[in-house]
Formats: sequence, C-alpha cells, structure tokens
Amino acid sequence: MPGPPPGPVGDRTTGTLAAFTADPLGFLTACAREHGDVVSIASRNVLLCAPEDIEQMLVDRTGDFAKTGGLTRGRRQGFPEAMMNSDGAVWRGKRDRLGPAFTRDLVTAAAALARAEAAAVDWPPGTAVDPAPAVARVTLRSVTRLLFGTALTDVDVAAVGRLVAEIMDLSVSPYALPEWLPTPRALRMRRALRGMDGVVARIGAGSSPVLSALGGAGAAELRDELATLVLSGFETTKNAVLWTLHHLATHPEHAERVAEDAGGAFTDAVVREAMRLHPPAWLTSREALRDVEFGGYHVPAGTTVTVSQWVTHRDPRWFPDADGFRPDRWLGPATRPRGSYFPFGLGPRACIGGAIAVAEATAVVAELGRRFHVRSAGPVRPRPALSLQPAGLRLLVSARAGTRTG
Ligand code: HEM
Repeated sequence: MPGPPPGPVGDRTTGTLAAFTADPLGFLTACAREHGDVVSIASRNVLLCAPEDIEQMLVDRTGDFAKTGGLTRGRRQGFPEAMMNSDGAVWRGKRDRLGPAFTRDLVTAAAALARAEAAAVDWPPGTAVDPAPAVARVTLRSVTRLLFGTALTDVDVAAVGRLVAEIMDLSVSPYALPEWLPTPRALRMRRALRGMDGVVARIGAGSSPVLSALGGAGAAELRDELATLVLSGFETTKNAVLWTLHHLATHPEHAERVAEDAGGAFTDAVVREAMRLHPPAWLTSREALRDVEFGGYHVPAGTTVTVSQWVTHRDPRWFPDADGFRPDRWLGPATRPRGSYFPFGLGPRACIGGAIAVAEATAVVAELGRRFHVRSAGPVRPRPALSLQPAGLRLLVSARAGTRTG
C-alpha cells in the first residue's frame, strides 16, 4: 500500500496556513524544490508538479476529479449557475451550448478589435504612467464588443473594475467572514455586484452569436454566464498584457523586435514567455472523488489536488534558464512535455477563450509596442490574487520616432 506524499511540517495548530498566506508563490516553490513532484502542502491538500501527473488530473482522469469541490466547497459561489462553476453533466450541457460560438472567426475579430482599442491609448509622452487603467479599458472593451457586440461606456468600465478589485482583495484575504455580516468589505462587495448587474443587463440586451447560444438560459443563469465571461475574459488578459509590458520595459532588445514585428511570431512568443514567467492563472485545483495515486503516493478521496502554473512553468527540467525572459524558446518546435506549460489549463475544462486571449494580448502589445518606448520606473512585485497582478508597475513612456501617441 503506497504511503502519503512528503511535505513541510507546519505549526502544530495552524499547519502550513501561515506560511502559505504570507507568501503563496514562495511557499509552493519551496515545497516543490524541497519535497519533489508530489507534495502534501497541508492536511488533505496535495500539490502536483510533474507534467505527466498534471496531464493525468486535467486531461486523462477527469472523471476522478471535480472542479467545484475542494477549496471552493461550502463557500457561496459568486455566480453559481455559470458554466465555469458547474460540474459533471450540467457543465457538459453548458459547454456544448457555448463552445460552438467560440469560432476561428471570433479569434480573428478579437485581434482587430483589440488593436483598434489599443490605438486609442494616449499616454502623455515623457511621463511615468500606471498602465493598468488604460490596459483594463482596452481589454474590457474589446472582449465585450467581441462577445456581445456592446461597447461599454467608461461608467460601465469603472463598475466592472470596482467588482474585480473587490474580488481580488477578497481572494488575498486570509479571513473569510460570513457574507451576511455588514462589514465594510461585504457592503462594498454588494454595491459592486449591483453595479455589475447593470452592466450585465445592458450586455444581455445586445445581439451576438454568443448571446444567441445562450438564448435558452433562464434569467439567473444568463446573468451568471455573462458576468463570469466578462470577469474571466478581462482581468486575466489585462494581467497578461501588463506583465508583457513589464518584461519589454526591462528588455529593450526584445521591445525593439516587437516594434518591428507588427504582431507576428515574435510578439506572440513574447506574450507566451510572459505568461510562462507570470501566468495570470497561477493555481488550479480539483477535489479527488475517489482514492488516486500519483508518483507512487496515495491520495485519498476528498483531497484537494492543486497544480500551479507558477511552479511548473519555472521548472528548469523543462525550461533551461527557467527564470530568464527568453521569448526565442517559443520560436522552434516544442520538445517539452504538454503538462509543463498550461496558462489556460488543459483538457476538457481548459479555458474556452484561450485563443481569443492570446490574439487580444498579442494585438495590444503589438500596437503599444509600435507606438511607445517603455522603460521600467520602479520595482514590481507579483501579487497572487485570484489572478497574478504586477503590483507597483509603472512605466516611463516615450513616443517612438515616426508614430503619433494619441
Ligand atoms: C490570459 C487570459 C486568460 C487566462 C490566463 C485564462 C485562464 C483560464 C484557466 C487556467 C482556465 C481553466 C481553469 C481550470 O481548469 O480549473 C480557464 C477557464 C475559463 N476561461 Fe479563461 N483565461 C483567460 C482568458 C479568458 C477569456 C478571454 C475568456 C472569455 C472569452 C475566458 C473564459 C473562461 C471560461 C468561461 C472558463 C471556464 C471553462 C469551463 O469551465 O469549461 N478566459 N481560463
């Protein structure tokens, strides 16, 4: 009978919670480097780091795992009727309904819309800017125009931004107080959700292939589906663009190539490499529905099994000079195992908008990289909220010769 996986010895009462909460990325990295590919990171919590195990969980043995158990069990789900928050046959029905609307044409349209939105960014040259508000506006407006045919106003953009900020703050808080308590945070969250309801109502009144695909949904289901599509399609893509700008700001030689590349293979490689080092989705979890075995260790039913893009994307076994920003590694044929790089997840539950996100991010980076020189204006720290944010990012911006900046 195989034994349990090895792992860190935590505090007698709180286990490893304090170490995880203080520095989730550092904690998970240390677990992998010190204990191997299958690590018991807390009671009934296991981290998988080997590509073949990651593939097993996300692709080959999906029937042994549920998405909506584990870390999310018992917590009220923000949008419970959305595809993203469902499992089993209910999820299958929703994905079959929505999937066909995500066509190749939609991906092509995503690039054109994102480039047009990015063309309107008017950073004053010669200044240090926080790029997040402009990039948020570009990514949010392009994804909502693309999916729902609706151009959001600045009031809508602000309303979605407020909700995302609340969700991100909540996701880094170690304290989960009951939601009915009238804490300032709970009140802010309720206000932000009401603001989102207004945006969703406007979006739902539009017309598009995605809205037609959702034609048979009831009111609550439609609201949950639209809200999660907006939220998941926007914050992650925004962070992918912001991290890419950060890497270009610290690697002028790559920024020069992007300026010349007009959104070609090199710009695509730059975005992929940024998502390797700074994956917007840095953690994915499932609950084991039955006893399973990984790497010769026993993992009992009910265990939360986690895979981390942050940890595996930085493993030197699959990525030589793993901490270096080297976009050229994406230009040759891929020789690394499939489960070593999974910014959009893998298997049947992989991101429905991955191709759209890459097209959008590449188009925005191409357009901004063509018009602006960017230099780093200070230290940046990864903030592992629900999505990995570049905290403190500021860029010194100047116009490239021969381009208008606004
Ligand atoms: C850089 C941008 C993005 C990243 C890094 C990202 C990442 C992910 C990941 C890792 C998953 C799978 C989670 C799991 O296995 O538990 C996922 C699922 C999902 N994503 Fe994305 N995503 C991005 C952009 C988008 C966009 C643009 C859309 C919408 C157009 C979108 C909509 C969704 C939906 C609806 C799901 C749930 C799929 C399902 O449950 O069947 N995402 N995303």
